Amino acid sequence: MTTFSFYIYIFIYLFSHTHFSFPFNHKKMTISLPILDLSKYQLDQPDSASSKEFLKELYDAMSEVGFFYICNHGVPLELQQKSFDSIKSFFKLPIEQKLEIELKKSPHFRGYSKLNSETTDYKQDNREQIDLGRDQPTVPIENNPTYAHLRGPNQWPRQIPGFKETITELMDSMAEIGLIILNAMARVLEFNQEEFMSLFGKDYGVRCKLIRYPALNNPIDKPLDHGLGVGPHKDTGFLALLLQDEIGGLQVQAQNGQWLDAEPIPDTFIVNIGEILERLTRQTFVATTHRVINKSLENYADRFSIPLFLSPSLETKIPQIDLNTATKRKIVSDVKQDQLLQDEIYGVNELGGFIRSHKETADTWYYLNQEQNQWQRKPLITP
Ligand SMILES: O=C(O)CCC(=O)C(=O)O
Ligand SMILES: [Fe+2]
Repeated sequence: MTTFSFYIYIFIYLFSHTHFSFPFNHKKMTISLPILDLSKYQLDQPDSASSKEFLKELYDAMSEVGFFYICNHGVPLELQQKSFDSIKSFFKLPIEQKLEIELKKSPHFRGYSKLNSETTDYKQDNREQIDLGRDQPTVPIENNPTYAHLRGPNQWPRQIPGFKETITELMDSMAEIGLIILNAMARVLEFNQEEFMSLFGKDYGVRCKLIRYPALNNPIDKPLDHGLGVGPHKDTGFLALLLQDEIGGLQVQAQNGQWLDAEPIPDTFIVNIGEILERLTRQTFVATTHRVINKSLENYADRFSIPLFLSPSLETKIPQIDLNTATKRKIVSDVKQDQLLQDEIYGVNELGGFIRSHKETADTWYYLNQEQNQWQRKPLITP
């Protein structure tokens, strides 16, 4: 999409939806995903009428599908558009150039994964992507838990001017919004603010993906027939924030197991709950299962999206807190048990997730110590 057509799209959208009844699903007449106005929440005045209204809406959104939109978030449209332009330019590069920053080169699981090289729910995903995180120094192999190697530097493409700056600015802005929502969630859940936020000390985790989903009828990329851009899964972290373009394809599994379309709404972010919040609240709030389907579209229009994942520091032992304000939810999910949170320590889960998804990278840098049933770093081979 060019910048011009992006604005035309927003213009047409706003004129065709006089109020935000979207994404009410007319075909299936099912639950709609709520839209929350983030500007109502005043961080410094959490007891104001406006903040309270936001918190009530947030509680409802978290208790229902656990997936919602936020509008009036403060991230400029220009930055959103510039970010999409940058990632589109990257994915257009010849494959040899994209592979210069291949994920396999990074023990920190940062970099480019080519189409179909990632696995979710035992299937190859129909997407290509760049994985990023906070740019951090590497840690020595000795005397560090294996998951500590998830920290490290990013691999940035050299070909697209301003790529790193634009994407870093977007990631920072999204993380900032994520932290505001986190703060609001802590209030909603009546957690001790300090205790809750201490899970997110200065070393909290930020991970991000820049993704391209080729159309199902794309004659060049020919996605696999199962038609899943990414298979059913729950996000491992605490919450995810997603910027998606106008194509659509993201689907959310409702409490009754039915799949709902999370239709694109211009200038909004989608927020969803991850597994940490599920464990922390003993399943009072459930991480929502979701997937992306590749659509068959005229002109083989590809879909682009940018999810950002916020999580506690890798070392955090995830506590379990009893909430007396809500009841446990029944969980209907297509995700298999062995694909879910397995360990009390957050980093073990995040590492496990990357290892399941990226076998080649995992085998390059890690091995399974059978005796200890633990993944460990292979020693570095010096030439
Ligand atoms: O691209 C999307 O819309 C969602 C991606 C996603 O769920 C993920 O990468 O965890
Ligand atoms: Fe996800």
